[in-house]
Amino acid sequence: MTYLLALDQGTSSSRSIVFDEQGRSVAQAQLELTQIYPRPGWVEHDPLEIWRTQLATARAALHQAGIAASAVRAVGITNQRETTVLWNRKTGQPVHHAIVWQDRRSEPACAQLRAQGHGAAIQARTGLLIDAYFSGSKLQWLLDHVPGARAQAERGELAFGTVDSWLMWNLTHGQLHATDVSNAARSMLFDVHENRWDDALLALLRIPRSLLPEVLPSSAHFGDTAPDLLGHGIRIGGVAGDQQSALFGQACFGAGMTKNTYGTGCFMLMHLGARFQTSQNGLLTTSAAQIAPTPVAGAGPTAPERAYALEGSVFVAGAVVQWLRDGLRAIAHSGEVEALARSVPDAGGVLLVPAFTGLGAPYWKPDARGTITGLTRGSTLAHIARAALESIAYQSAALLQAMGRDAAAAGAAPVHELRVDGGACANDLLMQFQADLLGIPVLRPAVIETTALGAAYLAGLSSGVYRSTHEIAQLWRAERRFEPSLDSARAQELMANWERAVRQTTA
Ligand SMILES: Nc1ncnc2c1ncn2[C@@H]1O[C@H](COP(=O)(O)OP(=O)(O)O)[C@@H](O)[C@H]1O
Ligand SMILES: O=P(O)(O)OC[C@H](O)CO
Repeated sequence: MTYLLALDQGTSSSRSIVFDEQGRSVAQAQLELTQIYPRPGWVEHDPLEIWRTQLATARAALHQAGIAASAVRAVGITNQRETTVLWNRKTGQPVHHAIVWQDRRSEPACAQLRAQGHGAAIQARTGLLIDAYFSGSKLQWLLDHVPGARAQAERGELAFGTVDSWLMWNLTHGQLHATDVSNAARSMLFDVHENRWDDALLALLRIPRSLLPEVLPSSAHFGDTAPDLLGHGIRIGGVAGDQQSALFGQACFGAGMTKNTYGTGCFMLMHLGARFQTSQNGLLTTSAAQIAPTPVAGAGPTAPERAYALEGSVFVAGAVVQWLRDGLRAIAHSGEVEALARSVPDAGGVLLVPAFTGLGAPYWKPDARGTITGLTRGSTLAHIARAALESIAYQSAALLQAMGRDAAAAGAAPVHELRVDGGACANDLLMQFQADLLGIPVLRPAVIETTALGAAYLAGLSSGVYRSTHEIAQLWRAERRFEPSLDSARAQELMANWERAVRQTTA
């Protein structure tokens, strides 16, 4: 039997999963990661803890699987994206904590870039809207604020990387400084058309080129793990940012195929195929995982096939269930929300907009705050719980509608199904309501660890376990299919009520 090992380094935990070649999970291990909040709006991780926990879970997963490292054909890495690490090339020590993707400290620098009118050019080159979310302005902040960092960087003594690069550096004892296109695409420093770092953007943000990792396709032979770490040198065969990895793990390979991950927030990605398109509806364009085409004898080396996706995120999704639990104390565990919500036939006209931290795509209302509307004397906690669950589906439906408008503008066909994953997709009531609102089937796969699975597939492709994405698509199985059961006029009416409630979140 051939195995693949996926390292999934997420915001809240480090996890490792051993998959067999059929894409079935054989063993997994997970360790929580400390969240560091030095000031309001700042979020950091300790890079040494990231590495330590990731290595420990990889060893534990191999141990649990009862297999030798030599039985693992390749390692795939997937990671929280944008989180920025800067370290010393000689000592391997980070010069500062990692600045996490949620951290807003570089917003003033971004506001300046916007005011200087760089928005349109940056969007055309990188697919991104200028924001502190991306790693470019975080790296600029580190160079400007860590004493001596800029001088050291200019002498070529430092290395920058997102978490994938940091893990590869450590997995190879400092022999490998690399990343993949899907991670590079989240830096606001990368030309996603040419697949290379953009000199003009590097100059604009004053980033020395010597800091940057080499960029490879997402499925490639990146290097080999140092033999002492896992008991055997294993090929690192695949790397992708976690959302693009989930898109891959969901076997969304063609234009229009779409997945939504229901975690703390939601991340929805729609594959665009090889065609780059900027959004007119407040969405991001990002590089999807890219693989080299099947080599043709005598044709020489081939460039990876371009692959792009539209992306939108909902800031508060599963987090609204946590608020019901911790804020309202309506439930003791997240999983109990479904029974509470089912205890009433519908939300009884209650609408809850969880704009706790403003609203993201497609609304972009940073000043919005949460509202509950439609309360009557008969409203109960159960109606509020149901409205909270429904808010996850409404926000996701608004995202998909925005993607649909972009797709239609490009002459593409409407999305015909939605593939789902993430912790909250276990909620049948939520998934059914999602299908009802969207008017298309919602498909929950047999393996919901799609993020890790995507990395395993990427590693398997470059190491000969799979010959093509077609073969991988054959492995995808739905565990449950939620068919829409609401007539479309009623669904439209519900969406119109929702949009009215969204308008009430700001004066
Ligand atoms: N049965 C459920 N119904 C609704 N939400 C749930 C359910 N189970 C878990 N959640 C929510 O899902 C989120 C956890 O999902 P997960 O994919 O682990 O998130 P993340 O990767 O963002 O940490 C939490 O916000 C939790 O409240
Ligand atoms: O680690 P997650 O699952 O919260 O994902 C984080 C995203 O990659 C941020 O862009």
